[in-house]
Amino acid sequence: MSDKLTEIMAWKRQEVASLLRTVSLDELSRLNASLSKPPSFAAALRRPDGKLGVISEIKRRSPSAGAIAEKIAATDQALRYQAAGASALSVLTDTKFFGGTLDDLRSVTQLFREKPPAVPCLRKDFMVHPIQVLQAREAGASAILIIVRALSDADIKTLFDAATAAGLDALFEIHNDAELDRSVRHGAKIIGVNNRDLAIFKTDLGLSERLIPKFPKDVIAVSESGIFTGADAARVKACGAHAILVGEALMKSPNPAALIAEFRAN
Ligand SMILES: O=P(O)(O)OC[C@@H](O)[C@@H](O)c1c[nH]c2ccccc12
Repeated sequence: MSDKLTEIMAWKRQEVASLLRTVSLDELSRLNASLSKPPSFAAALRRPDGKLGVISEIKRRSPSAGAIAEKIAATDQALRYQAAGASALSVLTDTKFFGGTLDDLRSVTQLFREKPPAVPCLRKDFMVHPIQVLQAREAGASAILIIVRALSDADIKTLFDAATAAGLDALFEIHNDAELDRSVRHGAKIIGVNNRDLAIFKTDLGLSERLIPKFPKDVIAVSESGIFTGADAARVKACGAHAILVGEALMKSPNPAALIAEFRAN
């Protein structure tokens, strides 16, 4: 069976190749100091009332689901999520596989600056080089994604250091014990279990149930993918998730506010 993640990563390295130049930590720190501070992604995920944080994703299509909401404007969906009380947004910026753009992220963060509250945004993409971290910061993101399975330890360190220098949080995405150990060794503060195996596209909430109880106490735990109902949310909350990351269900819902309320009902 072909591994989709390997295919995506190969494409991503090709896509980014034309942009490549050295991006130093110093350049990222200077950029960070020159821009207004983005709202904290990490802080938004731990709710004082103990309810689940909901990271609401803007995703037009995906290799696993096909077309989800191809025509939707990122800003329209962002306003719905903001009104619904989403804790944070996840904005897909990969074009080839997910139909998103960096402009989606830029326009959403710009809109939130004009129309508060500014909900923190994750740049959801396949990060391979600090230039993408720089782009994320310039586009107003609060956090980047680090897919542990797809990266060497050297690449993870480079990306995490780049994010930190740029004033961004990093969501470490894992799907097994070895990746959890690697994330902890790198000092990850936010770790998400992807319930979807990106190689074969099956989702299993049991993965969150097996891995989240093993997280160190001070780590913010996120359960990602395959969450559709209040019962799904209750299941991952029961095993210790602070937040969930939901794409398809919210993109397809005629009433995202009601669905987010359902996720938080328990
Ligand atoms: O649409 P879902 O099943 O609610 O999943 C959302 C999110 O977890 C998923 O889009 C995702 C998780 N990790 C990723 C990495 C890249 C792209 C997409 C993803």
